[in-house]
Amino acid sequence: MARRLHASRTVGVDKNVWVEFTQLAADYKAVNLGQGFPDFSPPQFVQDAFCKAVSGGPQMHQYTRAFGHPRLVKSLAKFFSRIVGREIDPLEDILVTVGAYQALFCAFQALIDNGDEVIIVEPFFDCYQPMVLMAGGTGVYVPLRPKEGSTVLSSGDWVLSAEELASKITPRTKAIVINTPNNPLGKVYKVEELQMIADLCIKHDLLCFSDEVYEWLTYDGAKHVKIASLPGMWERTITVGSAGKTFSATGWKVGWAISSGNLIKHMKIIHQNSVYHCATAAQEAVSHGFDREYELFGSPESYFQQLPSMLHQKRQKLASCLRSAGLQPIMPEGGYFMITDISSVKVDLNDESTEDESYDFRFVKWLIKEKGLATIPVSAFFSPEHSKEFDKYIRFCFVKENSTLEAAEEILRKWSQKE
Ligand SMILES: Cc1ncc(COP(=O)(O)O)c(CNOCC(=O)O)c1O
Repeated sequence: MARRLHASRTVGVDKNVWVEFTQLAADYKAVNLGQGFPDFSPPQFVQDAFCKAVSGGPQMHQYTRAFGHPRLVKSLAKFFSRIVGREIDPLEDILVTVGAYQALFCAFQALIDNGDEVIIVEPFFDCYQPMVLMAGGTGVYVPLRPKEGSTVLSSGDWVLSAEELASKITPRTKAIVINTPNNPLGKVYKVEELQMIADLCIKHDLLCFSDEVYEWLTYDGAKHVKIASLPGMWERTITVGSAGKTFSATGWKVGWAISSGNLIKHMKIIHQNSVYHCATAAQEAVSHGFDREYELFGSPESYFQQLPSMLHQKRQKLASCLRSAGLQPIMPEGGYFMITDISSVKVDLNDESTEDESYDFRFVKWLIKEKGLATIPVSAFFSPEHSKEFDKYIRFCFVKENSTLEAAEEILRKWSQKE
């Protein structure tokens, strides 16, 4: 065919760090602390709910309500109404999606138009950039930066400059995208930081896309605050969640967007004309999961208490392993990733095939090929404009069995002994 095959919207959005590094980790049979998925099963109560659903008769194997299985939207509305302190309408204010990915896709496709500018706070979950481009928008990037002059030990030491953020707002700005707890940094935005963002959204009449898939995973007293719960923000915020991250079931691909029905109604149009709906049985199981957590909320039996407490130990384990290898981790306040500065590490990255790539990409490929340990380069979470400034960090994932973390520890120990 003489004509160009691909649509122009696919130009410039072809690379995907997950496809590239997951394949490389598999090719080299590396210990995988790269992509963010648990190497253990979801809790028994949601597994049992899934098994019950699939043996629960024909209706669980057939289509359900397009915008969300009735039982699930009711469970989500009941659960999150108590969190945000307002009545959430299960049929108007919630869209159930194929993972948080699709909630994000529907938000960008439904609410960002050609020529709109979208401010993305960096580091950011990489799909935001291509999703903005495919919606016809222009990404405008504002990085979180390590605090000047202080020893940067925690993700809380990476801050967003109110002046820099305000300076990027123009009459074409339509939305600000934040992710808290942040991937890859682990920053949990403080209420004062969220209030600063909210003030700008209200002043300039902007939308806020708030990716909160790690909402239950916070440590050392860090508190997750939903920006949608701040005054004046409910009607302009899309809050995105994930059953994959909530119940350690990333393969089920159930996610959601919660917002005023005035915004959700536009996202429903994209959803019904693309994937139409998500797996019925998985939605049924997630609904039972939220009903259980509603009853147990705040108690020691709650999975939303047990998972962060298990991960807190893994976080400490990984940090001490990195320190003993001479690395300096940035302690995450939330999520299940930890980034570490590699600028002090002396290695001979003598791989010609990667010589035109950024330092962290080259380092990660060397670590996989030469040491059999998979991580993710952090500059993948920055725009081309800022990636050079942040190409001396790599990301480790610690939502892994202790045996996996110990295998990584062994590799790092041997390596540091040879240095
Ligand atoms: C911030 C954020 N939003 C959204 C998502 C996607 O969520 P879901 O799996 O529910 O589509 C993810 C999943 N990330 O997993 C890849 C990795 O970082 O290693 C995520 O981190």
